[in-house]
Parts: sequence; C-alpha cells; structure tokens
Amino acid sequence: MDNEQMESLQRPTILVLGAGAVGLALAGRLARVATVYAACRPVHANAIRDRGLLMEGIWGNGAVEGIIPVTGPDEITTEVDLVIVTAKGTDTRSICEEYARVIRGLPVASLQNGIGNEEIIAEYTGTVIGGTVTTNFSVVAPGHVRVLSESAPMRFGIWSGDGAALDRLIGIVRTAGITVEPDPEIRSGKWAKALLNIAVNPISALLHAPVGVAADADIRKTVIGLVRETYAVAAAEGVRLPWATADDYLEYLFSVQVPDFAAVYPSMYYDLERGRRTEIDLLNGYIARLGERHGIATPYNRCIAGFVRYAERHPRER
Ligand SMILES: NC(=O)C1=CN([C@@H]2O[C@H](COP(=O)(O)OP(=O)(O)OC[C@H]3O[C@@H](n4cnc5c(N)ncnc54)[C@H](OP(=O)(O)O)[C@@H]3O)[C@@H](O)[C@H]2O)C=CC1
Ligand SMILES: CC(C)(CO)C(=O)C(=O)O
Repeated sequence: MDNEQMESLQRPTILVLGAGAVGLALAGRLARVATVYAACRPVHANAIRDRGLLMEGIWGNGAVEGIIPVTGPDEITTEVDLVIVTAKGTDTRSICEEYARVIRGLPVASLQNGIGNEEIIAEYTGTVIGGTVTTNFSVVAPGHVRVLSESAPMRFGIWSGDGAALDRLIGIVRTAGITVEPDPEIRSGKWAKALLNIAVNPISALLHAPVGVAADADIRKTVIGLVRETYAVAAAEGVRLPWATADDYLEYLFSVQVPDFAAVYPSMYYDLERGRRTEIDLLNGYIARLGERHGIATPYNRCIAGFVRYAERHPRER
C-alpha cells in the first residue's frame, strides 16, 4: 500500500448538513484534514464547483479547493464517518428527513444556536453530539464566506450514545486548526450560548444595527430584562448555567461578549434582511413558552419574539 492509499484510509469523511455561513466556513477549514461533503443549496454548489470556496477573515483568506458540494443524498457516493448539522434550527427536521438514510447510525453533531435541535437529531440517529460556536460568520456571495470576531472556543459534548465519536470529532476539528474543547455539560453549554443569542440577536436584527447596540443606554435595560427572565426560566427547568446569577452573566456579556462582537451583525440580522424565517422560536419565543408553562412572567422575551415574528411576516422593501 503506498502513502497516498494509507492517507486516504486515515482521512475521515465528514458531511456538513445545511452549509451556509457557518457550514461553508467549517467545510473550508475541515477540507485541510478530511474529505468534506457540504450539503448546500445549488447556488453555493455551482459557485464552489466553478472556483472553489472563497474564504476571508480570521479563519483564512483565499480559495479552498477539494470540498464536494452536494444538493441531495444521492450525490454522496462514499461512506461518511461523521455528520455536522449547520442548518438553521427551523430546518433541522426537514434536512434530517432528506438525508435520513445517510445519517442513520452515524454520529451527528449540531453546531446550531437555540434549544431543541439535538432532540430532533436524536430521532434520526443514536449518537448525538451537542456543539457551540461563538464566532461570527456571514455569506458574502454564493460560495463566499467571511469569518470575523471569535469570543470562545468551539465546544462539543456528548448528548447521547458513543463517547468515542466525540473524541474523534474534537481531534479532527483541532487538527484543522480550529480552537475547540470538550464540554462535559453540553446541555448547560447550549443554554449558555443561547443566552448570548437571546440577548443580542433579535435586538440587532430589529434595529438593523451591529451587536454593539446592546450596550446603548436606551437598549441596555431591555437586554437586562431578557437575560433575567431567561435565568428564571432556566432555574425552573433545572438548568445550571455557568454563571451563578443573571447579573454575573450580564457582567460577562457587557464586558466581553458585546465588545467582542460590537462591530458585526448576528445571524438573525441576515435572516430578516434576506426575508427568511428566523430562529426566534428556539430562542426568545422558547423562553416565553417555557415561562408560561412554569408560571413565570416573561414580558421582555414575549414582546421581542412578537416583534421578530411581525418582521418575518413584513419583509422590508429593499
Ligand atoms: N452566522 C453566525 O455567525 C453563527 C450562526 N450560528 C448558528 O449556526 C446555524 C447556521 O447559521 P448560518 O450558517 O448563519 O445560517 P445560513 O442560513 O447562512 O446557513 C444555513 C444554510 O442551510 C441551507 N439549507 C437549509 N436546508 C437545506 C437543505 N435541505 N439542503 C441544503 N441546504 C439547506 C440554507 O439554505 P436556505 O437559506 O436557502 O434555506 C442555508 O444556506 C444557526 O443555528 C445559527 O444560529 C452559530 C454561531 C454563529
Ligand atoms: C455569536 C453570534 C452573535 C455571532 O455572530 C451568533 O451566535 C449569531 O450570530 O447567531
């Protein structure tokens, strides 16, 4: 067996499911160490086939060759070792349904924001890995992504099933040059990430302003309300967040996270700009629903979720 054959045996094959801003950038990095199928829309697939994936920003600049874009499960022609879901939470079920026969029995990780994606994925396979990424990604044009600020390592933790898959995934991601660490408390980790998205995504999207708007004197009180309500609901759900109190988290939010992302726009901003559905019902809308179940008032989250739903139904003239 020659070196090339040895290498191809050791080189894992990864399927990125729902490749847009996050998924294409991830595919661009993973292509250094793995064979990568990127399940994406035809507009991205065509651009990548023509001239590779264009990347710019803190994860590297230039064209990445070698990614295999696919627009349906029949285009996947070799065995896949690991799957990473990067579709919006609103598409988790439909994309798992579409690729069900490929992902069945494989370890599947979610790098999505919001609460509830891992539970859906668990209906399609036994080994589920929860993940968080606290980095800013956007689509510049078809097959062209930008990666800007990064505020924390990527984190993965076992949700259900085979722990060996977690070690393998972390090893591959690390070898690709991404800062990554295990998260032994991934359920709490997903809520911790959701706190940031609940606090800043809808406000930034509604006001058409970068994340720094959250620190504005007129806006700050709303952010504080959103976070305090989320803490009350998390406590009622028995979720232990990494910061003991809402005020401890708010200190971290305003001193670290908001400054780190001050100049960039969150994913929900791009959803509203492009007339897409948002993940509001996996974030603020979810907190409002749980609050109702626990008898906890959540006026800030309810109000913001209503504004975002209205904005979804009334796209801006462009
Ligand atoms: N952007 C960011 O900075 C960050 C985002 N996240 C989270 O990561 C997840 C992905 O976000 P992001 O990358 O911004 O979202 P994008 O909308 O840019 O990417 C998701 C992509 O999946 C595509 N898609 C959906 N269904 C299918 C399908 N059946 N087949 C092929 N492609 C499909 C979408 O196409 P279409 O739009 O046409 O439906 C879209 O291109 C979200 O949960 C988000 O909250 C987490 C951290 C940071
Ligand atoms: C961390 C942040 C705010 C980065 O853009 C994000 O998670 C998002 O945009 O949804």
